[in-house]
Amino acid sequence: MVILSSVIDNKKSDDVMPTDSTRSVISYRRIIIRFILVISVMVSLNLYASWQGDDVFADSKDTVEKRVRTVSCSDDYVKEREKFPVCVPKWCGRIVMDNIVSKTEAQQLLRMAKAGLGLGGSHGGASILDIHSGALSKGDKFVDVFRTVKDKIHTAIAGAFGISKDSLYLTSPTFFSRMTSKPARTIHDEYWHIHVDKETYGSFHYTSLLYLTTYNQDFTGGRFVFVDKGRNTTVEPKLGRVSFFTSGWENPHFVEKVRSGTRYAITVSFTCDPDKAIGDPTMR
Ligand SMILES: O=C(O)CCC(=O)C(=O)O
Ligand SMILES: [Fe+2]
Repeated sequence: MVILSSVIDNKKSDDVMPTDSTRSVISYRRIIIRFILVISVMVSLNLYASWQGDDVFADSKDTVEKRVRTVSCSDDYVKEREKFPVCVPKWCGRIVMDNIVSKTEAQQLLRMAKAGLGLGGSHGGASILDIHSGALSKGDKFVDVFRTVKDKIHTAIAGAFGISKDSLYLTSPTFFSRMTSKPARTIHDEYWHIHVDKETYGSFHYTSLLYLTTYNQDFTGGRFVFVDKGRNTTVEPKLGRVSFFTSGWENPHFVEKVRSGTRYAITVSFTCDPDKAIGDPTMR
């Protein structure tokens, strides 16, 4: 009886005064609970962001006169501002315009892209054809149509960014692209990686894309995505749509994998550096 009461007494005193080991178990539990809470909040925020989806900057069902999104410029241009003062972007951003290239011009370029890329191209999901390639420059109307379209884009970029057209030059690579859902054979087929054009291509200051096919009509997947903090921004390709942006770290981007159909586009690139300028394609 005495022994039992002393055991009970011991138990009571344990409850009131936690030992070092129970204290460390309690604080360990607290840490785990807090950790689980933090993880749950993070997972919920992520789920909320993915439920909200991307911010669709230009829907393929809409006709966009001119849509502008400003982003703050990366440090990429600081040094170059002295070298090319009238051309390097004073502000950075993205612009989509659906009415500068006519449907007929876009369709003519699409026919040429199909003919040119039909001659060869990769066995994987992505093929490109440089504008100086013999496959494109042989006769027909390619040279004229390309020059007209390039000139319209050149004017639009200079106008939108408030720079002199004479200080901005076409640069390389400027190319037609064809993307499909075929599995990649080489690293060059993997168009879906995030990249920065100024890093990837070196000479670019302004990148423009002319789309020759329409999202959800000619292909699925294959949207253009700007990688932004929090929520990405997408541009849905559409025949004749021109999307252009400053080429630095303020505009990292990728193309979603094409799920079905074939996506055609032209990347038309511009530089401030006269040493990196290329001429228009010529008839051979
Ligand atoms: O075709 C596109 O939408 C983008 C292609 C691209 O990112 C590039 O040519 O650098
Ligand atoms: Fe790019």
